[in-house]
Amino acid sequence: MGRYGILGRVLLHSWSPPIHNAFGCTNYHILQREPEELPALFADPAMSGINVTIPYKQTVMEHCVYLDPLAVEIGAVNTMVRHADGYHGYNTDAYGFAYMAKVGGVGFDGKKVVVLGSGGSSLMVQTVVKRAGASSVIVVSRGGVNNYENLHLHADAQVIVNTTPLGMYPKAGVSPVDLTAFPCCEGVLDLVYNPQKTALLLQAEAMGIPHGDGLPMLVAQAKAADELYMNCAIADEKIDAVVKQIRHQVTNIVLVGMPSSGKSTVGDLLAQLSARTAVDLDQGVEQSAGCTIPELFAAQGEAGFRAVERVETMKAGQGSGQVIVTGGGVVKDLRNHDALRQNGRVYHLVRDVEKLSRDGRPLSANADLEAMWQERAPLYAQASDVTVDNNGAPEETADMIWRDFCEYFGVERP
Ligand SMILES: Nc1ncnc2c1ncn2[C@@H]1O[C@H](COP(=O)(O)OP(=O)(O)OP(=O)(O)O)[C@@H](O)[C@H]1O
Ligand SMILES: O=C(O)C1=C[C@@H](O)[C@@H](O)[C@H](O)C1
Ligand SMILES: [Mg+2]
Repeated sequence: MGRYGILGRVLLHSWSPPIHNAFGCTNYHILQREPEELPALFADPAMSGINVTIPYKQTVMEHCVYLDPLAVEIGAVNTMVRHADGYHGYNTDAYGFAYMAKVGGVGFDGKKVVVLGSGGSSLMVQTVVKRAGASSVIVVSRGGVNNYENLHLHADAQVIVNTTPLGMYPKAGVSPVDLTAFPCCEGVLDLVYNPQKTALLLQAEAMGIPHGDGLPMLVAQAKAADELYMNCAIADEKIDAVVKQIRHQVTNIVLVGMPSSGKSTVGDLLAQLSARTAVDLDQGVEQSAGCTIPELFAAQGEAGFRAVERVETMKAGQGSGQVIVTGGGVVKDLRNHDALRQNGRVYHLVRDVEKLSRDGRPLSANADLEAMWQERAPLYAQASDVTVDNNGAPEETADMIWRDFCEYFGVERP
């Protein structure tokens, strides 16, 4: 097999190599290059094909001897295939975006579409959306005629597409727009894929609006590139399988529950089962505060503790592929629910109240644990995707969670 790769200037974040490997393109590498290094790369006879990302999608067009009409219309190339006469340039992002919209259940025909952002991916989205029959396409940008100060002019938008990096790791939790300002909105698409649920998509989910994240686009554009590289057809079903495989790898397993319900115990067992790292938010709080949790409570009260806990929750919540063990009261701050769900499947551990220990737990020490359970049970239910009984052996609980997690993503238990 020839040599392939993803070309960009800063590529620490790229998930492309494992995705292309999954489609059978196994000799696939990260090609991080400065602009002056590009001619040598294009002259390298070992290379058979190159994917291109920021900031080179326009630059590479002049290095192609043939440009596909769609790439010309969009004004960007993300896939270069080497032929006898030189590189041929294509744009498979458009296919990827159309696929993402389809699986998100969002259509454009006859719709008023607002596209947030005016960069390269915005041009691609505009092309796809117009070709799909949008009745009007409004581009919103900070310095444009349509901007974030006069969004009310487009309150009748039916579809909103975010092409800006707002909400992306490591600055997750912020949203470019508030969806309550768009009462006609019936579809929201966010090109960001890390975290999988940006603040914008979490709001769409809460409002019951059909929505989709950028991971299916990333995987679909890679599939279309591999079809060109390997000159073969790959079934669309394979895209969904690869998306699930990646979601399984990167989604956090999050444990919530009453103090002493077994989160740390089951979390450690799960970390072993799944070969993941367990991140304990209480330990994070102690490290960041430089004292134990009882000391922090004594010095700053519950509010002081919750403030540090909130920061730790935001930090861990946007990480990937971890087991996250929370403190019992994390669900009391409703903002933490989104922070844990943006990249996580959340499990609520339930253990009979009379079995809960109070040792070393400042809020449990003198508390009526039954009353605490009554107060918090609805919050745990609201924050979690699955409830798990932890009255049996903790090994069984860990096993149940790992089984559910693998089944949910349709992946065979590794
Ligand atoms: N399924 C179980 N069977 C028997 N004992 C258990 C089980 N799960 C947890 N325990 C025991 O209960 C106690 C509390 O467990 P653990 O410290 O894991 O709870 P936690 O939810 O992490 O508590 P906290 O909220 O205070 O961090 C420990 O002594 C642990 O060994
Ligand atoms: O981050 C990545 O690996 C990529 C992102 C998009 O620009 C794609 O167009 C490119 O092929 C790969
Ligand atoms: Mg614990």
